[in-house]
Order: sequence, then C-alpha cells, then structure tokens
Amino acid sequence: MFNWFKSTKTDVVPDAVQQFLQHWQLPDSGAPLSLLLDAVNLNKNNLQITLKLPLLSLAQPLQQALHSAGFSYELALDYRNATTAIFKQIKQIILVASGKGGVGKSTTAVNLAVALSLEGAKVGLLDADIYGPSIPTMLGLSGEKISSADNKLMQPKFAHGVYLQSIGFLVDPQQASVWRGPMASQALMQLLNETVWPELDYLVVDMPPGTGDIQLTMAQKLPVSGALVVTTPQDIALSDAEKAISMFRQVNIPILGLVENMSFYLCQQCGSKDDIFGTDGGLLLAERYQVSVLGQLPLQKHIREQADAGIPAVLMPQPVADIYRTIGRQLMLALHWHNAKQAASQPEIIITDD
Ligand SMILES: Nc1ncnc2c1ncn2[C@@H]1O[C@H](COP(=O)(O)OP(=O)(O)OP(=O)(O)O)[C@@H](O)[C@H]1O
Repeated sequence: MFNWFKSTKTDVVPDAVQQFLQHWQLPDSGAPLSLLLDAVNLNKNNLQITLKLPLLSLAQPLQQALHSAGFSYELALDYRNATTAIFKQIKQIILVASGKGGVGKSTTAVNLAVALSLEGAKVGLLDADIYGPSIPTMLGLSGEKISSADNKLMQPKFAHGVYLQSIGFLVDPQQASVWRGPMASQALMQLLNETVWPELDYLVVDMPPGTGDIQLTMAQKLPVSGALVVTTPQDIALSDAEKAISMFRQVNIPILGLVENMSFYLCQQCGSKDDIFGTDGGLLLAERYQVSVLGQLPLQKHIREQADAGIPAVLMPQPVADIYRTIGRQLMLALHWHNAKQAASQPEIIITDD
C-alpha cells in the first residue's frame, strides 16, 4: 500500500483506483502521476487528490481518464508544496536568461510566470533587466509607481495573477546602464530583500541579456533553484546561448531547459512555414549540452501585439498559449525531478550522543 492512500476520516480508496492512479501518465511528459501524489482521499463520490506540484490543469484530463476507465468519481485536485523556502517565503527562484539581447527573454519570462499561475501556483516576477525593464509594459503596468508605507519596504504590483517588482519602477535605465557587476547585483539583492513578497511557489527573474560580469555576479549572489535559457535558432544567438549555459554550469546553477523563440514563421494567408532564423538550432544545442528543449515558439505578430498591449499571449485563446502552458508544466517538473535527485544523493546525517 502506498502511503499517499492513507486516509483517516474518509472512505478506503479501492485497489482498482489506486492501480489506475499509479499507472496514469501525465499528458505532456509521460511521467507517472504516482511520483507526484501527496495524498488521495475518497469521500463518497468525491475523489480528492493532492499533488506535490501546482499542476491543476491535470484535473480535466485526469477526470476524463477516470470516467473512461469506468470510475464515476468527481475529482478535485489541489497541491501541497512541501519544498523548503530558498529565500524568506519564496520556495523556488528561477532565472530566465539569454546570451543575446532581443531574443524574447522578457516575453518568455512573463508568459512563463502567468502560465505557472494558471496552474494554481503562487508566482512572483522580478524584472532585473537593468538595460531595458520591459515587463511593466508587458503586464499592463507601465507608468506605475511602487508604493511603500514606511519608505523602506515596497509592495509588489499584481497583474494577471502574478506579483511584480521591476528595477524599472525604481531606476532610470540611463543611470543603470553604467553599472558594473557588483553594483547591479547589489541593487537586485536590495530589490529582492526590500519587497514584501507574499508566500511564493516560484519567483521568476528576468535577467539582463548577456553573459558578462553583471550577469555572472547576479547569478552568484541570488539564491537560485535553476535557470531557463531563451534563444532563437540563428547561429549568433545560439553561440551566445552556449555561453549562457556555460556560465550557469560554472556557478553550479542547474539548467532546467531551453526555449527556442521565433523558431519559425507561419504565414497567416497561406499557412506555409518559414524557418526565418534557421532550423532546429535550439534542438541541436540542447542535444550537445544535454539540456531539454521545453518549447519552440513561432514568430507571431500576436505575441508582440499582446505584449505591447499588456496582455500576455498565454492568456489568449490561441495555439501559442498551449505552448507556454506546456513550457510552464515542463519547467515545474524539471525542477521537481532535479530537487528529488539532489535530495536522494544527499547522505543521511545521523546525530548520535557520542
Ligand atoms: N515569438 C515572438 N513573436 C513575435 N514577436 C516576439 C516574439 N517574442 C518576442 N517578441 C517581440 O520581440 C521584442 C523583443 O522581445 P523581448 O523584449 O522579450 O526580448 P528580450 O530578449 O527580453 O530583449 P532584451 O535584450 O531587451 O532584454 C518585443 O517587441 C517582443 O514583443
């Protein structure tokens, strides 16, 4: 018997349901659901499943699969994040980086953060791109000022399910562009420290583009769970993405995956596909460095228009929304497996009286 089927007040979960849940596989990744189960309780016809991750979009396919397997239960999904916080009330900090500028790093960070919140996660977004803090615009918050009741601690903004703090709320990019690594990382740490973040499952950090002294110092100073690298398939972006991968490896930050943005262009009129920036460059890079490609996004006018209008593309009913949602789920899983592997490889510490 699996311990997640232990239940005190509720009905016994039948063996057939236990078997079904143990073998059911997640639609995106094929991973077995059993690895994510925290508790399963049955109360008459209500099956309450608690997951270890906020993956609430699994409710619909799982409900359907249960019905198809002949179980008529009404499913309710929730999650319990038992991860120890990495910084204050923040459980995981994820850096979104790119070697080259303009590849869609901020667009990816925003859509990823909203995708995670759509899964039920509590999410914050820290815009650390000192050269061009564009996230307030992308979340419809441009021109807003940050407020502080005591002139010390700042309240983050909230939009589309995500808490936001941006370096752009506080400093003039002209001024920030002359910063060196230590100054930039100090400003970033201050921003992280002096913001009243609520309890968060994930804080997504939009890093400045590049792999120089600023990015390296920031990556070293921040408490980080993992990084996502964004690239386009063209050679010059790929060689810069390669540098980003090497930089993170140098400071022991796990790379959770690669996103290939502007992978192809789909003609709106004739539907033909054009690989404007080359073909599958991200996939080849991922293979070479043994990292996973979490998603490939098209070059699409709507993505830019919606970013400019302050409504992330992931919120609109369109195919790219599904790509961002899949990237979000894959990223949570990658981090979860990484943490589980780390925990399994830690030697057990036994304290004796001797
Ligand atoms: N897949 C896409 N299709 C169309 N436009 C896109 C796509 N991804 C990003 N863009 C647009 O490209 C521009 C640059 O994107 P973004 O600001 O996200 O890049 P970045 O890598 O963060 O840039 P920076 O180097 O300035 O930080 C923006 O106008 C954005 O709306």
